[in-house]
Amino acid sequence: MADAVPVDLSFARRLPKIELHAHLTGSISRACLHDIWEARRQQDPQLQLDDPLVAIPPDKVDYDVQTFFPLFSSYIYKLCDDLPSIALSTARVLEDFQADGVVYVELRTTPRAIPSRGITKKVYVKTILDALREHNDQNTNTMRAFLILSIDRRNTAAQAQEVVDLALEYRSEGVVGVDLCGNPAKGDVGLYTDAFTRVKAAGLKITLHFAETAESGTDDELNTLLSWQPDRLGHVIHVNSSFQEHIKRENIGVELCMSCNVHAKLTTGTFSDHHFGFWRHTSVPVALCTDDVGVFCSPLSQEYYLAAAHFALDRIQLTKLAQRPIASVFTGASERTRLENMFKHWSD
Ligand SMILES: CNc1ncnc2c1ncn2[C@@H]1O[C@H](COP(=O)(O)O)[C@@H](O)[C@H]1O
Repeated sequence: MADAVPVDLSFARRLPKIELHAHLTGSISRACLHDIWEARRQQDPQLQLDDPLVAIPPDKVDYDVQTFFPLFSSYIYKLCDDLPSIALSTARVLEDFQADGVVYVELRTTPRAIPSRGITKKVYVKTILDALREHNDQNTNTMRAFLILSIDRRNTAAQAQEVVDLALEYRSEGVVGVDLCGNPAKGDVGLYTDAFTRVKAAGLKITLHFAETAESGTDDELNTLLSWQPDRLGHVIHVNSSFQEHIKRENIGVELCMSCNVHAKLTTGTFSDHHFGFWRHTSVPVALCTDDVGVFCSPLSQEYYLAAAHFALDRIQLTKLAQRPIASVFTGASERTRLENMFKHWSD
């Protein structure tokens, strides 16, 4: 492995990678959505939904805060609203990560009830955990998958507690933490203090979408979020130096999603202006992540390639970067050791 050899996409694909911030429904490829649509249309020729290849054009990645969130509520959730679609899309998302050289993934999803199909939030979570177990049980799969349950900023305090109930009920089956996600323009995060206090007290891990927009980056909101003692923070865009210092002091892991941030215009400028350029020089665990590869169409290998291309990283530096998330995985010692050994024995 010579550092003089520049990083190319094929090296970035071979590199073992750890994915810590991937929303399940946002990670479904357009090809998979199309297959689901075909199957649904065969069952019901009157299906009132456009072909995903028309509704979400293959080259379109410029979804911003206004257009991104409705994509789920007005389209993808309607298409994937039965158990076969949820199971198939989960399996395909896992296959896609595995094929991209990902060796560890913590997928996250918001428990969804679909009363018209008799699907409760519990059934939804169990269906996904079954797909994860099936993946993990295959010896030929080098990637191990775990689940984080998300509280959405539109949830009530009672709905947030329901997510915590599910996380606790299924912690022995692969649920490793609880997330706060959703449209940063919505909601009052103070509603969830009791829910996240319970998560912490139970010893489950916490990750939070943090300062994604200026609106959700007020001192008040960030102080509330930090009071829950999160283990990791996602995006971390609109943070002033005092919050940066707090994150460094507490050694909180940061999940950075470059393509999402650039395409959705959450950050200004382009890739080389991304705050990865700041965090990479700190000692906190940094994880490059895809966020929603189905929407922004940049697999994790490409995120590593973009980091190398825009921040002049050679192969040795990129390999070191790929190991930084190990310190902030939510699964504990045995997975950490597996990942450390994997890198120890990896040579290109
Ligand atoms: C731009 N970055 C983001 N910021 C905040 N929330 C996001 C997100 N990307 C995705 N989600 C959240 O994840 C849900 C889809 O996956 P699940 O149905 O949970 O699997 C979206 O509805 C949104 O609430």
